[in-house]
Amino acid sequence: MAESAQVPTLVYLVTGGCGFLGEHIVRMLLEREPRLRELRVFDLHLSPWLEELQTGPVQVTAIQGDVTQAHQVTAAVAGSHVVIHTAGLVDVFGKASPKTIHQVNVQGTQNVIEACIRTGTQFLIYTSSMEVVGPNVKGHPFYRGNEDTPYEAVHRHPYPCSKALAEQLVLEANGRKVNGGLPLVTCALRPTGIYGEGHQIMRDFYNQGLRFGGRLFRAIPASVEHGRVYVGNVAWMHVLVARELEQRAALMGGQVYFCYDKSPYKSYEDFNMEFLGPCGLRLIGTHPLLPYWLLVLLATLNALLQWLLRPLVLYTPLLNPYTLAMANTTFTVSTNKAQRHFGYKPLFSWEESKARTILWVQTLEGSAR
Ligand SMILES: NC(=O)C1=CN([C@@H]2O[C@H](COP(=O)(O)OP(=O)(O)OC[C@H]3O[C@@H](n4cnc5c(N)ncnc54)[C@H](O)[C@@H]3O)[C@@H](O)[C@H]2O)C=CC1
Ligand SMILES: C[C@H](CCCC(C)(C)O)[C@H]1CC[C@H]2[C@@H]3[C@H](O)CC4=CC(=O)CC[C@]4(C)[C@H]3CC[C@]12C
Repeated sequence: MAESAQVPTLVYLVTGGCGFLGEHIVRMLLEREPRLRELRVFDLHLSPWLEELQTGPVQVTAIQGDVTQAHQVTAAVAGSHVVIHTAGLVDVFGKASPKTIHQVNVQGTQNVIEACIRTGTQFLIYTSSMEVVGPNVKGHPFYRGNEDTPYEAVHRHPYPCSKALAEQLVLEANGRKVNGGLPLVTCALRPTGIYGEGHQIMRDFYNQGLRFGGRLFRAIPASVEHGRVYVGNVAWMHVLVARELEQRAALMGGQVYFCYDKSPYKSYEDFNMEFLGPCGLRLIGTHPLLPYWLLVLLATLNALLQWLLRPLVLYTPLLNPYTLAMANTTFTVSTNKAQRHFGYKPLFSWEESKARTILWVQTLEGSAR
């Protein structure tokens, strides 16, 4: 990568740059990558906030496009030094068909890889997911695991299957020759459950709580721990990897890194209450209010209803067999691989991450504060 202390020279492309995580990556790059000359933001749907970024020193180029369309991807990648591929279809509720999820997450990623090869772009960072590891279909716990912890990663749901396949494509592409003869350098970041400003599922829980008169009802035992990470720290890890990948290609190329920070290990519901509690919601019950077998029955009924109603209406409740299994299985990471390989330290402390997320929840419609 050409580098100069004075003149910014680098061109970055962020796919999915208008999504929840993508927006944080875009803003973080503009704040913390002084070598940036142009930032290309590629997304199926462009957001209005991109307009306000056009006034700074970096040229921000908004590109409306679809990762499943190879020619659109190639045109966007051509001339960029680094690609951060964050675009993806995040669907565990049955909103999209398995085929569409595969097309976007797997074929889309293949298109990004081939575009790098064809156009001579050497550095590719892929936003993978903890879901490529687990929880698996057997509900085995993964307790404080790291990138080398043995775990039977077996999935059936289209989303984790697609993320696992896409990650494999990215890692296998490391070392392939790009146009011009240099080797492609790739790596994959695996966030656990991301939270923070803009998190749609947090918004859904908040609205659900408001509908029930400020109450949420405990469904999962408090002892089931679920890994979470603040969106600002996930974005920061992407920025750091992009910065360090050239110098440390031999060490980082073809590697996977969990995205982690100092967010506390808690159950999914107790963790959400760290933000929803200060915004006026209460979690009712110290133990689950319904027995687990009944939740399984309700989740199965929801899946059946979704299937029956599909010709008429899209029924996509939060509770289905997959989300129940996810929420009910301990999955936490404890690692320092990113710190050892490229000096990652969380940019935001837990206290800051929490304060920022609470401030955001307070701006949501219906908030009493
Ligand atoms: N939200 C989470 O907890 C986690 C997310 N991830 C991964 O992080 C990435 C970003 O996820 P989020 O920001 O949460 O999702 P999001 O849905 O907010 O963002 C995804 C973005 O990709 C764009 N996109 C979707 N299909 C596209 C297509 N065909 N062509 C171009 N753009 C397309 C969407 O318009 C959206 O802006 C995804 O790859 C996801 O798998 C990984 C771990 C956890
Ligand atoms: C929606 C689930 C919680 C509902 C529990 C209920 C119905 C009993 O109240 C969420 C529990 C775990 C979440 C997933 C997890 O954080 C890991 C993820 C990683 C990703 O790459 C995408 C998002 C997600 C699948 C996330 C989705 C919501 C949960 C299933």
